[in-house]
Amino acid sequence: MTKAPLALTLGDPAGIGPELTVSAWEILKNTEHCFFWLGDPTLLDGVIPTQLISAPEEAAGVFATALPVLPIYCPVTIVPGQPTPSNAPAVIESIRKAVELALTGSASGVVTNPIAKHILAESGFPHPGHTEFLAQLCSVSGQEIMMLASPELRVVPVSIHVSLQNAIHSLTAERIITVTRIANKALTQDFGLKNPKLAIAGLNPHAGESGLMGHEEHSIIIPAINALKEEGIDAQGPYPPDTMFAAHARTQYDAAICMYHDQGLIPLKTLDMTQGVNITLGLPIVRTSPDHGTAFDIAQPLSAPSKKADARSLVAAIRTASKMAHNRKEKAL
Ligand SMILES: NC(=O)C1=CN([C@@H]2O[C@H](COP(=O)(O)OP(=O)(O)OC[C@H]3O[C@@H](n4cnc5c(N)ncnc54)[C@H](O)[C@@H]3O)[C@@H](O)[C@H]2O)C=CC1
Ligand SMILES: NCC(=O)COP(=O)(O)O
Repeated sequence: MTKAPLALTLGDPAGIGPELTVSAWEILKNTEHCFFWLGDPTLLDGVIPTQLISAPEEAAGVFATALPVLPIYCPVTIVPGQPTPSNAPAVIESIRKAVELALTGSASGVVTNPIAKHILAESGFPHPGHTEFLAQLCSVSGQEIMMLASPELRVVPVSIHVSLQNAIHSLTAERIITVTRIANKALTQDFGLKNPKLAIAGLNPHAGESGLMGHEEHSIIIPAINALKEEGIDAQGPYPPDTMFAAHARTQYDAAICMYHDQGLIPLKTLDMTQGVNITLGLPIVRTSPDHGTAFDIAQPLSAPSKKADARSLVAAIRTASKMAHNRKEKAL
């Protein structure tokens, strides 16, 4: 039986999503990584061949010669680089529909183009990002975990889109244990690793320096590591955050569990902003996205003579989703 296609969302239509979508189709059209776009076909007029479809099952038959498009029309004319909350209904509907298709099995996973969180917020969208919205759509709010993976490094932040102050206040041993368990399961199930090695970061400088520079390592992080070890999970640490991402240190673990968003995302994006993939764990569906944002500063009309947006991260996101869907299907058989 052939695998269902992946659903690629619209993202913010005034960002680089449309250009990335075109590039990704051009790169992948002759591969097994079939996807369809839930977006506005008028954006792509005269740029690449497109084929309107009414159901995902029609995608595989046309993918090699045209980008399959399940149409979702934007209410307002799109000006590259000038996002507007007026197009938020189309952006949101694209995500909602993609999740619905993945939950029913018509799509093998969801790959999201970047959205601008503040533009959606202006339209009344109540979620800080895709991750939280996807969890709600899948009825698993609170279980969503963000992993960013690149060839150099995998990072899993314990908290996601919250202020640094809230991230510290909300840090608990229970949360570290939950996040690490989900990461451990995903590395085994989705990435085929046996007994993944998980490096747990400290929170404070020098991982607290024996309590001299903070107490959270002793009161929260070490108890969590001990509990994880008792469950048989290979969790080590807490490691000083300033050295654990150095080249020699990175060879010692499969993923770093980070105490807040930027502790993990700064090293990951600094090492490689072209091939990183954002993966939402803890959902019943596969979801990936590029690790970068909407890049409004380089968004341009698709008629421009040369492309500015680097599509490698989106292509990596599609390949990763395809592989994860394959691995989950194999495990289910
Ligand atoms: N998964 C998602 O939907 C994400 C969305 N965002 C959103 O994106 C918006 C803009 O965020 P920024 O912090 O400016 O980050 P950004 O990643 O959009 O841009 C940062 C810099 O990198 C460049 N850049 C990013 N992707 C590129 C690509 N594929 N090719 C060439 N250059 C690229 C941009 O031109 C810019 O100079 C925000 O509203 C944020 O919420 C940010 C990260 C992820
Ligand atoms: N920093 C990663 C990011 O903002 C992506 O968030 P999401 O939209 O995937 O939840």
